[in-house]
Amino acid sequence: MTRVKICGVRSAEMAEAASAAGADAIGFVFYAKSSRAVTAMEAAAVVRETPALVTTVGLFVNATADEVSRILDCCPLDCLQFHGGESAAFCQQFGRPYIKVISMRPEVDIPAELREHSNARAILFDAWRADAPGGTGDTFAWERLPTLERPWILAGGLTADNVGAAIAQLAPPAVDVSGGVESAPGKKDPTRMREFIHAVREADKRKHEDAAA
Ligand SMILES: O=C(O)c1ccccc1N[C@@H]1O[C@H](COP(=O)(O)O)[C@@H](O)[C@H]1O
Repeated sequence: MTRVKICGVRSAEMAEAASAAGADAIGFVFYAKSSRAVTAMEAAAVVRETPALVTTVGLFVNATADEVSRILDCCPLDCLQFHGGESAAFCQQFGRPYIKVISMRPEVDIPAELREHSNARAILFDAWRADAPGGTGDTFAWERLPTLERPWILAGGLTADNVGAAIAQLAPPAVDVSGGVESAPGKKDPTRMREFIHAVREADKRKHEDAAA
């Protein structure tokens, strides 16, 4: 079954709606320039209310080690997602599993990134844009993805309309969505979250049926 992470959760209501829709993980954006940014205290209040089996992920973009540590001091996140140019040594110092993002800029050296982050719990592939580090709603050319024998996550412009094709073509172990389940910047929409996860489950079912045929 394809796992689903809903990123950019800002309130207990959004977390509850994501969990009710069937999300496996929810993400909190600790990047001040984002319309989805939360403070450590805001995220901590949501994490306290999050059902035990939903993984909580903190997203950082080239934060300092002090900033990450201060957030972890008050917010018991399960996992960290590094969406900038962080080194493996930086990502590993917090004693939490981490997801490293590879932004698919034209000249990115994917094998080098994979080697550097060999200890990452998962690698997340996202679209690249010069003026924003992520969460842009842009897709990228999926044929650029490498074949991987380790956990990875597909992100970048996913919606209920294209996630089924992504699963059929690429069979990602997990998908991550933010803008595709919002009604306005920073506002997660319960109906869109349900539609997205329904599309994922339908694609999983088709894959299962095809494999059995
Ligand atoms: O969500 C943000 O605002 C954000 C800001 C900075 C870096 C990453 C961000 N979000 C991540 O971007 C991808 C794709 O988002 P979208 O579905 O295309 O809107 C996803 O991994 C978010 O976690």
